[in-house]
Parts: sequence; C-alpha cells; structure tokens
Amino acid sequence: MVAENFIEFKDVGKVYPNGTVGLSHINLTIPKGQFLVVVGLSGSGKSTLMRTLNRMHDISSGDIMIDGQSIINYKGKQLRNLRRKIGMIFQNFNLVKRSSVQRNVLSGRVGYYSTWRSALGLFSQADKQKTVEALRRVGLGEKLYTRADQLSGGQQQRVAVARAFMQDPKIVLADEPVASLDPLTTDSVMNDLKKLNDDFGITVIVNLHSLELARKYADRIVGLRGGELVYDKTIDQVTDTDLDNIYQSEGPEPESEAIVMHSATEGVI
Ligand SMILES: Nc1ncnc2c1ncn2[C@@H]1O[C@H](COP(=O)(O)OP(=O)(O)OP(=O)(O)O)[C@@H](O)[C@H]1O
Repeated sequence: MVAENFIEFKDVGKVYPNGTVGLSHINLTIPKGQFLVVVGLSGSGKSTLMRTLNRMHDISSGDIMIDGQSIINYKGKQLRNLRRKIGMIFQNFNLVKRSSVQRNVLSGRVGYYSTWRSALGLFSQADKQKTVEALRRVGLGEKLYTRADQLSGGQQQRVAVARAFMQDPKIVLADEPVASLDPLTTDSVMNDLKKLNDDFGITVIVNLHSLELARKYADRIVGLRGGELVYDKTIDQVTDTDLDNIYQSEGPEPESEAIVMHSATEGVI
C-alpha cells in the first residue's frame, strides 16, 4: 500500500435520484493517518462525500479507492468488511438509548460476529474487556452499566467514539460530531477523535461548521461548495485570510444560512 494514496476520490460525481447534484468532479487523495476536516455550507455535499466512503451512498460517476482497491462495486462480504473497518460518528450520537453503555460500546464489535451471536449478546470476554478499555480512553470508565439515556450529550458522543474504537477501524468518519454540544464538551469529543488519530494512526475525516475547530484539530482542511471541492490546504498553509475568504464568493445567502454564516471571525460558517 502506498500511504499517500490511502483514500482516493477519482473524479467522483453523485447525482441523487431526484436530480440534485450532491458531488461533482471530486478529486481528493487522503494519506493514511491524516486528520482531515471538511468544511462547507449546509448542502455543500459534506455528508454525501463522507457517506460515499462507506457506501451508504453510491456514486454516479468516477471511482473511490481505499488501500489501492476500488470499493464502488463491493457487495456481500467485501462490503461488510469495508464497513467493519470504518467507524461512523453522527451528530445525534445514534446510541440505543435504553441500552447500557456497555451494550452500546460492544455493538461496535457486531461486524466481527455472526448475526445470531450478536443478537444473543454472546460477546467474548476479550471484547468485554476491550469495552472497559475503550470507555477509559474517553474518560467514562465508571459508566459501563449506566443507561445511555442517562448520560449528557457530550458523554453520549464519547460513548459513540468508544463504539467506533471497538471496530478496530482504519478510518473514522465523523459527521458534524459536535454540532449539538457546548464548547467545553466539544473539545473533549474532538480530543477523543484526535487521540484515535495520534495513538493508532487511524485516518479521521470530520465534517465541521466551525473554522476555529477545523484549524485547531485538522492536519488539512478541504472546503466544498455546491458539491465541488473549492479549497484544499494542509494546516501549515492555511491563513486567516483564507478562512475569512473561503465562502465570500458565495454571494448572498438565504436568511436561514446567514444565521450560521454570519461570522467568520467567530469561526462559524
Ligand atoms: N437523499 C437525498 N436525496 C436528494 N438530495 C439529497 C439527498 N441527500 C442530500 N441531498 C442534497 O445533496 C446536496 C448535498 O447535501 P449534503 O447533505 O451532502 O450536504 P452537507 O454539506 O452535508 O449539508 P449539512 O451541513 O446541512 O449536513 C444538498 O443539495 C442536499 O439537499
């Protein structure tokens, strides 16, 4: 494997069945172990880009390679193996709220079990032990038996990070993971993601609205607009002017977007 070409988007296009263009001519190469932040207005294609990687969305043109192999025609076992190696973090945490933290974190292992074993909760002792380790990593070691719905939003998101860790992922995709969290909790969750990246060389791709956060955590920032890649710089090349200008050629925004766009200086786009 050539590390520099761990993930490759080759002229990728995505048109939704209703004709909406989700992605257009995306060319992007992501090296192994990079912490990549994707920024862009609501509707610019960030989620679509992310979801093509684990085939939650299929692309309409081009190709996507992971580790030197095209993934776009994966089916059955190949697709399951792909998804098992890609951890996913969502804005709304996606936990089973009435289940314990332990059960939620263990569910990160289901890709490694037959359906009936995981349905019966027949997880190995080693995996139960790994759950404890995963929770300690996110500072929630004492919450093993707590019900997920008794945790704060930030704690729930950290459980989701622990669940992703359980997958032994090569890639973690986080789709606006901190959008509903306060600033302090936001930093904890971003730090948890950064630790996965630093400690295990996991490639992390995060969709964010906050430029300030992007700058704080990213190795590289890419920007999308209308499904196109309009910005791509490693963090040492990013300037304040870039960040101020990144969306300025967008023209007037509809009122709803203007609310989140209003202040590049506050780092919110
Ligand atoms: N299932 C779908 N069917 C049709 N169009 C869709 C679908 N999902 C997304 N789109 C459209 O594709 C475009 C890109 O959407 P996407 O959700 O990827 O943007 P985004 O940058 O992630 O936005 P947000 O920040 O609001 O999550 C938008 O125009 C959106 O309306």
